[in-house]
Amino acid sequence: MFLVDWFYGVLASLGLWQKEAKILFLGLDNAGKTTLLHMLKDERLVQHQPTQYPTSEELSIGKIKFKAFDLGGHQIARRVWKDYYAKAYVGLVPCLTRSNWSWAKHIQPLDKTLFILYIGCKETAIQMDIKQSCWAITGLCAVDAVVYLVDAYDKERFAESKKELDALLSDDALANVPFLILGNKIDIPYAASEDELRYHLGLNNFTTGKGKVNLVDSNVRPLEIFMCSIVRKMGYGEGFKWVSQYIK
Ligand SMILES: Nc1nc2c(ncn2[C@@H]2O[C@H](COP(=O)(O)OP(=O)(O)OP(=O)(O)O)[C@@H](O)[C@H]2O)c(=O)[nH]1
Ligand SMILES: [Mg+2]
Repeated sequence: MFLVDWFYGVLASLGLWQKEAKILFLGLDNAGKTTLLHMLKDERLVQHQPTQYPTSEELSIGKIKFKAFDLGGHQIARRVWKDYYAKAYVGLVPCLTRSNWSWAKHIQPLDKTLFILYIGCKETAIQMDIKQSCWAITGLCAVDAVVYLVDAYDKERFAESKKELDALLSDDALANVPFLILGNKIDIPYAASEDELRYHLGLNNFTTGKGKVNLVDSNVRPLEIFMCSIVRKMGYGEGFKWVSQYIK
């Protein structure tokens, strides 16, 4: 019971209570993604090896669901980022065609004649099959938010970090997904300031404002920078609170 209360408290304080959020932790290697995940999970500071394989923490207690995906940041790991945010497709198909849908990742029977289909990253195949089927298939965005970490001390890698961030921001599959940019490691002297980071990431005209900013009718993607130090447990809480207002 103590655990439940404690965990409820952590999520509630981050504004994520009762939200079924799927959140991706992205950013270059060494930015602090795994450190953050474990700090959120059990408030412990653990020294980690560089992440080789994507990991996820699905935390579900009572009504609370919060799934965080920690994808490694090194060059090879970056290639799989897209697999985690490509649109998932959900639709109903007649069971007779089931054999044609072998590429579907997961088919869940609804009743004897209908199935619900869950697919990721198979846009081309879906479009081909749609022609033979009168059933509507809709694309759903696979993630609710991206937390993009940048090592604010490692100024030499800002350009590399910007390049990866730009690729994410211009990807259609993430078109309306809120981005929380965390400038981490501000406990180290001479780490970049928020203004410096905003400038180097080319976000001067793209941040949408802290606090409560209603963007519902504006078609503008919520995006903000929050500076933090995960080891000092500071800064990221404000960021999560900010992003939670945009998670439906
Ligand atoms: N000074 C300082 N170091 C930090 C902070 N957060 C993380 N680190 C250190 O940064 C290093 C990398 O942290 P990780 O969490 O493993 O980084 P990562 O983003 O998961 O890296 P990959 O798994 O390689 O993608 C570790 O040595 C952490 O202890 C922080 O707030 N301040
Ligand atoms: Mg890691």
